[in-house]
Amino acid sequence: MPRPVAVTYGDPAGIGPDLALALPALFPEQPLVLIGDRTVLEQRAEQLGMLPRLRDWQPGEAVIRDPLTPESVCVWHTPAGAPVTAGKPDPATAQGTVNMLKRAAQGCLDGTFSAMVTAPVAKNIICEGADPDFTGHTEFLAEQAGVDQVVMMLATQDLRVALATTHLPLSEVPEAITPDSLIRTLTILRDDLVGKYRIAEPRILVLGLNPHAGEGGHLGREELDVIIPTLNRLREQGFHLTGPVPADTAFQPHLLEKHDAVLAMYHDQGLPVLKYAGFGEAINITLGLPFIRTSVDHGTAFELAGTGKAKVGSLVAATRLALNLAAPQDA
Ligand SMILES: NC(=O)c1ccc[n+]([C@@H]2O[C@H](COP(=O)([O-])OP(=O)(O)OC[C@H]3O[C@@H](n4cnc5c(N)ncnc54)[C@H](O)[C@@H]3O)[C@@H](O)[C@H]2O)c1
Ligand SMILES: N[C@H](C(=O)O)[C@H](O)COP(=O)(O)O
Repeated sequence: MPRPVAVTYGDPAGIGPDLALALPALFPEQPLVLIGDRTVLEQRAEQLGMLPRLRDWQPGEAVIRDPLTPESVCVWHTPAGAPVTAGKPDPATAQGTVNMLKRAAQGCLDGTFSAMVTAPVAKNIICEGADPDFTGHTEFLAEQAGVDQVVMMLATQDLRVALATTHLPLSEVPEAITPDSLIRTLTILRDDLVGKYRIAEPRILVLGLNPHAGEGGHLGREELDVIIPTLNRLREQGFHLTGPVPADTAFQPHLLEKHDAVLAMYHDQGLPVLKYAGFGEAINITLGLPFIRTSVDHGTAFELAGTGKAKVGSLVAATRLALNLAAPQDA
């Protein structure tokens, strides 16, 4: 069997454990390993009326999937650190959640895992209980891997939206968009569209930062001073870039059909459109990491944890993508 794909269930009080428990039966022959607290999984399964068969697993051991019991799955027990109640997040579990992410990331880096798939964490709970500087998986995994910059991209079947900045207060966005950061972002995006998505010459639609892409400098100068000169430098190096275009009219079929991805300047410029188009079925992928990491398009939805109402579509799409991207390396 090829190397396993690690699945982290995220915040133990959120919907992540519910979704992680549903996953094995949907991928009965794939080498999945859940990383998390075995007791949390057992209690949530009981709450949901499921009968999981959890096998304790450690790195180095074979990953057993039994087609006769597709719901059975290997679990790398990683203590939550405190008792868990569905729907009631607790900072006392934050360090356990960080440990789970570290195990998955280090396992990807040392070759134990071929990829990692993450269910949602609550950033504020990790800030309060473990790491006040935690801003998201994306930045945490970049740090674990020792890389300066990565790119967050969310995608539906028809639309890919990457971000020039990720989890940053809006007031800090303009100063974070520099020629250097834009060059690194567009290089990672172009290279991963080639390498991971097999698009030979990716065409990228770049949004402006200001209303109407700055209106010739009358509504902000970042386009004139930073974005346009940087895009021109990259065009000279062979990048296929359009823009900067006004963000409000960029998401139109006649533009999207001519491009392979959109680069938005900040989180809430690009993601509301993407989530309007495909919330619940889209994926999140971290580009520029030395390993494959995919994730869901939604958060912890604490109000749905343990109710059976959480939809698994995005985690299924994220898992499918991770398996597809990992497969060539393990073939
Ligand atoms: N990948 C991640 O780790 C990730 C992603 C987004 C948000 N978050 C975190 O999640 C927390 C809550 O964020 P939020 O409330 O903005 O977003 P949310 O996605 O948790 O919830 C938004 C709405 O969508 C619904 N929803 C979410 N997932 C669903 C699912 N699988 N099935 C059915 N309905 C679903 C919720 O009930 C809610 O109405 C925050 O702490 C945020 O940091 C984490
Ligand atoms: N920005 C993501 C979203 O809105 O879906 C989300 O917060 C997850 O980010 P990480 O994968 O970095 O945790």
